[in-house]
Amino acid sequence: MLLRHVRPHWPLALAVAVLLLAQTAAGLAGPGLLGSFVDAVAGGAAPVSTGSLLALVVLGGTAATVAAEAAGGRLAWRATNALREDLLRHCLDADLDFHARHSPGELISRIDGDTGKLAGLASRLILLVAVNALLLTGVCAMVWLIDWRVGLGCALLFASGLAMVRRTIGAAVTVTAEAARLAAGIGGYVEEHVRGAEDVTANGATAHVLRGLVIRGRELYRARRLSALTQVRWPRAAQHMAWIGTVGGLAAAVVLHRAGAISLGEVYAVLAYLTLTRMPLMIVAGQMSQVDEALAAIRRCRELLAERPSIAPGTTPLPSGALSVELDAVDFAYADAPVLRGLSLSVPAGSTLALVGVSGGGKTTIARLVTRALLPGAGAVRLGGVDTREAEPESLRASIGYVTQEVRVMALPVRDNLTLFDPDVADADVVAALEEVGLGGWLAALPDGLDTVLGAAAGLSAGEEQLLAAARVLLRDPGLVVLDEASSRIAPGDRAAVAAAMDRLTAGRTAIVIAHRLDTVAGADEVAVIADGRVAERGSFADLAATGGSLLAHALEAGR
Ligand SMILES: Nc1ncnc2c1ncn2[C@@H]1O[C@H](COP(=O)(O)OP(=O)(O)OP(=O)(O)O)[C@@H](O)[C@H]1O
Repeated sequence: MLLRHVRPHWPLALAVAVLLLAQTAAGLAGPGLLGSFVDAVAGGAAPVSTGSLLALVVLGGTAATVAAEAAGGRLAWRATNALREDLLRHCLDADLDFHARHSPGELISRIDGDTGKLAGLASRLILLVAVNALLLTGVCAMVWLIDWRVGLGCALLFASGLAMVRRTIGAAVTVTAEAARLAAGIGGYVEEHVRGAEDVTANGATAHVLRGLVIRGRELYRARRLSALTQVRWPRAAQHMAWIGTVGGLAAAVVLHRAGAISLGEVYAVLAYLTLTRMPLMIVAGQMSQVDEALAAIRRCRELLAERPSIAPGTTPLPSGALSVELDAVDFAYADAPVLRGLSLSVPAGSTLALVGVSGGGKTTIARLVTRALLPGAGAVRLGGVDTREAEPESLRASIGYVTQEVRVMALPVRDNLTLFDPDVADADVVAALEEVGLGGWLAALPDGLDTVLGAAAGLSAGEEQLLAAARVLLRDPGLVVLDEASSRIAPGDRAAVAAAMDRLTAGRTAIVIAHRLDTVAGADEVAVIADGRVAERGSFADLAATGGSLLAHALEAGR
């Protein structure tokens, strides 16, 4: 996965590879030169040139190490940034099911936490794995050149070491990934309850929330302890192995020297090569926990990216202008809980349909089906004659404006909150949209006009938030608007302004308005009462209200 993000930076990756090779070559040349130096001294010669070459090799090796670390760090940073971008795009494009499975806190921990860990560790990981693999292979080759029997012993020892490392890492990564999952879960839990702090404290649920945190903290502690225990096994085994290798190799070299098979210098070189392998083994062992964390982070990122949306993108663009909407014998269920049963409903292009009905009746579900956040289990939803299963996502986004009850206002300038970063929208259009929804006076009172950062200098009431959302939709000028009225949250004094803005928003477009208060639906062309997953009644507001025994007349009576 990381390799895919490294590929675009291949010149830098190539530089890192060359530097690693130089670093390893310098490391491998050292003991050989040292052996020749010893043999030359033992033979009574003055080994000036060997000594100078040795010094040059050591200096070159150090320079290559520093340069490889710097270049490796930069490469890892670029690759993990690209990965972070991929993860965020994946989450933004994901469907409702995905967001039901993952809380925002968990996703933050994965997009930022896991990639952050990788940015810091990936370079070290690449260097550790690459340098040590090269070094151990090189040591076997060099010792083999001195004497094949000692070389064979080395190769067997390293091969069994490698098998052991693979097993230990496999086990450690699984438990470390589980610990990271639990930590992300705590992130999600805290985020959810901090966001709902007002409700939590108002309902006296603080102690309950804290207890939940303690229970999750305990689970995380157990997982982290298991992960730490798994990690310590490898350093111990590595230490033992390094010592067995050094002592065994030295003993074999001494025996071979006594038998006249190798020189004293070669005995020294074998010892130096084996000592050379102890260092990387110790370093890898010392950084094992971080290596595990990096591998666990990679595994978690891969799992997240592997989650495919349950709604595949279609390819048919929607027609422009006001769109007709048709729900044709639609069945829909969340998991195994049926919500809509054979529901049929049509809204002619340019007209407004108000949906009313008891809470939980399925109105929001209809809105999600129309905006293609969901697909029907059976039947079809058609927009401008195009089945939403076939609809192309870009044209869907351009053709539909959806105002939900909870408007997301970002801590950004008013302009960005309105244009959503589209640089082609002129300031004059933003101001015109705000004036059209009745926020002209509000804008004029802001200290920095369109540059005022919302949330800091300007807080918004629920009514103003809805007006802002209406202005956002006006700027995009879609052919269909779906409004989930937040009338219950809007202060009575703001209701008239919001109703006027919504009227302006629906004029000339097709509109589906989910109305939570019956006094807001009188202006709609038609009203549909949703009950039991079906359309229980449908007609003009005046007709339904005047029909004795109708659900609407009954609800109006009860509301008086
Ligand atoms: N994401 C979801 N997962 C599972 N069940 C859901 C989900 N969203 C809604 N439901 C259930 O589906 C049913 C219909 O919900 P829906 O929100 O569509 O009703 P509604 O008429 O819009 O209600 P309200 O007026 O309270 O907003 C309810 O029983 C609700 O609990």
